[in-house]
Amino acid sequence: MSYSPNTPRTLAEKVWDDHVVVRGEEDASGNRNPDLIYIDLHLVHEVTSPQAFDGLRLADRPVRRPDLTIATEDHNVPTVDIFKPIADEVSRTQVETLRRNCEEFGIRLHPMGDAEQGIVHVVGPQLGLTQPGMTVVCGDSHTSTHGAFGALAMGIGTSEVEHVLATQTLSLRPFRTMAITVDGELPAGVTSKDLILAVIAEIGTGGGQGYVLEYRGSAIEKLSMEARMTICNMSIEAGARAGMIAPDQVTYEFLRGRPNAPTGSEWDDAVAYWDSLRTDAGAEFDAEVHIDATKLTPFVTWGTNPGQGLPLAARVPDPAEIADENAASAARRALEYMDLKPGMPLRDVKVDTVFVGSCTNGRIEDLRAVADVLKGRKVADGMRMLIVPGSMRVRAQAEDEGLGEIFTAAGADWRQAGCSMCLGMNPDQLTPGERCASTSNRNFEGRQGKGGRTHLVSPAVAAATAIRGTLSAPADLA
Ligand SMILES: CC(C)[C@H](C(=O)O)[C@@H](O)C(=O)O
Ligand code: SF4
Repeated sequence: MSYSPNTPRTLAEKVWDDHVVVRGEEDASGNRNPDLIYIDLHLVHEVTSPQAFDGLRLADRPVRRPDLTIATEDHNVPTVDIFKPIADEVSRTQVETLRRNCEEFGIRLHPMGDAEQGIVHVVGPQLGLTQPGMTVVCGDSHTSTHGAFGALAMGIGTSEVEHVLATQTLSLRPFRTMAITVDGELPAGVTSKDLILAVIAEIGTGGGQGYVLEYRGSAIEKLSMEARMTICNMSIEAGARAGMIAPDQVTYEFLRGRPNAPTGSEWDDAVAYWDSLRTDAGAEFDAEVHIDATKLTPFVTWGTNPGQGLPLAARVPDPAEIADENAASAARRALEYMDLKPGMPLRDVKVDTVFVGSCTNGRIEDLRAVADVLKGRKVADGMRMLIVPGSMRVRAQAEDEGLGEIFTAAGADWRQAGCSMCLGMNPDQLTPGERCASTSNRNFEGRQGKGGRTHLVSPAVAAATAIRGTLSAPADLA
């Protein structure tokens, strides 16, 4: 990446440059040492923070900027009885530890039962805390979500969480930049989830390694903030450090009036700065990928990593026809775990459970898309459908809009906010062999419960699947 403000720079380089506290020196062999970067927003949840706070306590240090730090409870939250104490001891201990730590170190916390509680990556944007040009970190890989605002947002490990708590800075190695340009109009019924699944299938789960991805092009510009967040959220599933989208009017309209957004002349100054963050004409990316949006269709995964995906209209792939030996053996293993036979139409795959939620697709627009499909219909016999809002505010809005009623009338289970079935850290889990169409972001073995089988899908596909009982798009419904 470049360091001269006079040469054309990418969005990511501009945000980085504006946050360098100490520039890393070059060592004798020409390798650059990490830069020390200032952090504007530190999000905290109960899973990756306990040891970080322990470290501070041992060193007798305070949190440097409690005002730039905010915590919420999400991973361990039971999505029924959210107003009661957690029954599971491990989960309860994690949540209680977070509460004690926030109290002791003076950090704002949104606990279970609070109107602003929810998944950390839903809460930040909804409160207007996530803003263009910021550096945002959290001890959580899907922090990349916040890049949708033109923020440089990265997941960090627990020792880095401690470093940020103590100093509000982070030592970071420079990254490479990749442009993912998506031009043309997405066909009707094709969503940003389909787009990002197609991107990951194209570049692979390691394709983004070492890069910050910038999604650009006419298809991206037309997307809502919710849709942009879905895309940036899954950048990490391509192995990337972060994903970003340049801020524009859509971003500003989303932010305007939110509790922590600037107001008055500060808003105007902020917009002027945010406008300057776009990648300069002539800036060079280290890598470029082009996607034709007009060719995309609803996309589903058939395997056990997010890159093992295909159009819904395709058939389960035959490992014997995959040229690359590593990919072929990964496919064989995945098909065995998923209990799928090569050549079977993906539309015939029978599903037991549908999960709508997570920081990928648990926002209001996702719930509206699901309600559009469920309205006036019933979920298939024997089908279990969980609809879990990403935050309590999303839930309240969905209730106001009458979506909750539609969900319940269709036979779905309409829950309180949390990570829920996205991962097996709370009571919402798959049983061994159970097959799930899920709007979340990871389909790893056992991710949603031991032995559970996950197909990643968009909210629209999830809803249609709940009605038909097999992997389906809304267009398949009579
Ligand atoms: C528990 C947490 C550390 C983890 C992450 O980093 O992403 C989780 O949120 C996930 O999605 O797997
Ligand atoms: S919803 Fe899933 S991906 Fe997002 S933070 Fe929670 S566990 Fe991680």
